Amino acid sequence: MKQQKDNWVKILFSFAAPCKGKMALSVFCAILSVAGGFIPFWAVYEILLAFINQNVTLNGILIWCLVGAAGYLLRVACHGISTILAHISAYTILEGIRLKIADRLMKAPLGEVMGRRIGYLKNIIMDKVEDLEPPLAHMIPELTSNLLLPVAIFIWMLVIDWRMGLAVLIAPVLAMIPMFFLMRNYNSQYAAYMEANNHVNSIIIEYVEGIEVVKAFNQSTSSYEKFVNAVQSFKEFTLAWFKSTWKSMNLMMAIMPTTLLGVLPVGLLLVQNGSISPAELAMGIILSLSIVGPLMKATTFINEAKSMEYAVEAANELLNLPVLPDSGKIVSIPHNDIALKHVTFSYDGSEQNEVLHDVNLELPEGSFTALVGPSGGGKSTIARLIARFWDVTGGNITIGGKNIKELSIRQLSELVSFVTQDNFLFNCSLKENIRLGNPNATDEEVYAAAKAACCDEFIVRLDKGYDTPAGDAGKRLSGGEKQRIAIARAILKNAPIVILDEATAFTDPQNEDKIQKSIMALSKGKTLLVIAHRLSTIQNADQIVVLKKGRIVDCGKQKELLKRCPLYADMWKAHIGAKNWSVSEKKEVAAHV
Ligand SMILES: Nc1ncnc2c1ncn2[C@@H]1O[C@H](COP(=O)(O)OP(=O)(O)OP(=O)(O)O)[C@@H](O)[C@H]1O
Repeated sequence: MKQQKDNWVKILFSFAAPCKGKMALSVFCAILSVAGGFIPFWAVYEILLAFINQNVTLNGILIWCLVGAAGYLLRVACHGISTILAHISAYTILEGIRLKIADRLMKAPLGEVMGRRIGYLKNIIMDKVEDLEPPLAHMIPELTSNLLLPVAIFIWMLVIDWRMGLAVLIAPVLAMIPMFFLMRNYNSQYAAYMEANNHVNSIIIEYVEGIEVVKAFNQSTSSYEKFVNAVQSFKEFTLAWFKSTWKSMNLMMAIMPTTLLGVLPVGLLLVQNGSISPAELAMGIILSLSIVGPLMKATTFINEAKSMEYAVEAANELLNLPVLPDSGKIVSIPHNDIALKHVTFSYDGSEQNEVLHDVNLELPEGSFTALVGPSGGGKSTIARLIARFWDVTGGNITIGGKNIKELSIRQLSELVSFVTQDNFLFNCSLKENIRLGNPNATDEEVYAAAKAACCDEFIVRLDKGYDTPAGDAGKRLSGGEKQRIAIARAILKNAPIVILDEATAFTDPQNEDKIQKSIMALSKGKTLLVIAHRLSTIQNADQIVVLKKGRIVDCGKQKELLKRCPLYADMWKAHIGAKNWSVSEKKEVAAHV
């Protein structure tokens, strides 16, 4: 972390590498613009000189006016070009960072991504990266001119007379004293500000994301209070910081523009003793006044540099996520048997947090395996490890006898269809959502998959049918309907291995039949692994694996398990009890209607 902090400028330069040429040109134009900005001063000086020496002519004045105007135009044009180039570079860099982050999120183990809140990721990818735009787009042209201009003026003043040169420094040097007090705690205060900012952000995101739960559990008052407290304490923090700095800040702002207080008396003395001419004094006064604006602006970049540092570090954190090693090889797979051999796994890599212990399991090609067991036993973990969302900590997983790590991630993802209960629908039409399973599928193939997954009937009822945007449809689709769209997607993908993680979670008795039908369509002739709490949906499995606390307790057909595995028998009794209760309750309700 420390190393990242030290190197944020280096990291920024690495981000900017693709725009090196444009950035260099932008700086060059900014320098030209500064140089052009001096020409009007020079023209004024020459006109003053002519007046003082009493050799002023109309032509002479006109020429110097034209020279001054040309210099001014050069300054404006170069500044414009520099700003345009800086903006193009800034947005190209931002685009590059966002694409790199998206690429890294895709290559990182899923756990690394899912372990971070959506709000946090969005904040970095959109807001923090966007924070880089103003400094990148403005700092290059403006900071260059705002730093270069005072330096050049100082040199010019030294050339007029070294004492005048030093006199112009008096105000900026005095302004450094309150600035020193201002900057003493700046780093720690800024860090505290960012922490307060992140805190209030996370509370706001939590409030908005959890608004359904808040309303359902009547927590609106306490959640709202938490929200209000966070916003208020952020306001209090920023105001307190502002109050602690305003004296030094105002003192600095008051001293900085007083360059004339040094230049005027020194200049007058120098004119008096004949060291400089009155025209040179006049020039010195103009120059010393023109130094003020750029210096004041340069100080505002201190804040921007700090926000840039935080933005670079945040973006860099995501860019440094570990990458799931990808062999990139297409390996010949003789069959689609899956085998887990002595698999151990812990999410954080530590032994004490191991969630799977020495798991051995075989899923022959074309067979139907069900994983059951108490909550937290490791069922989903096994499913995710087969799809290689994470790598096993110990042992190995093979498909067709080949370690899944030997396969390219693309090949593995083509081999495995993974359907979970979180059926995410992208914000495109339902047809395109299904087509995600196979981007080359024709419309007819999409409709056939939808029919097989029993979703055709409810999709055609929607106003725009298959062209209904998922965003609009999503609000009107039940959990079971979204589930069937996900199954249609997987049918279209037609992968030889199918994993269903709680895919029947949204099933009600009316829906169960349809889901079962769609699952049958999906899994015909496939190696099928199903995780289900509803045991009736897996009672015909070729093998039911009972998992408890990360260990396989038993494995067999339903009948065998009912006889010999008390844990399974209890689960079955509980399930049948719940099912009967639900049916009898419905009958009772019907009788009363
Ligand atoms: N992303 C994660 N990071 C850390 N620990 C996790 C993560 N996901 C799951 N776990 C832990 O791993 C263990 C196994 O979880 P898993 O979800 O595999 O169980 P499960 O049998 O599928 O449970 P359920 O039936 O409730 O879905 C649990 O103790 C859980 O807290």
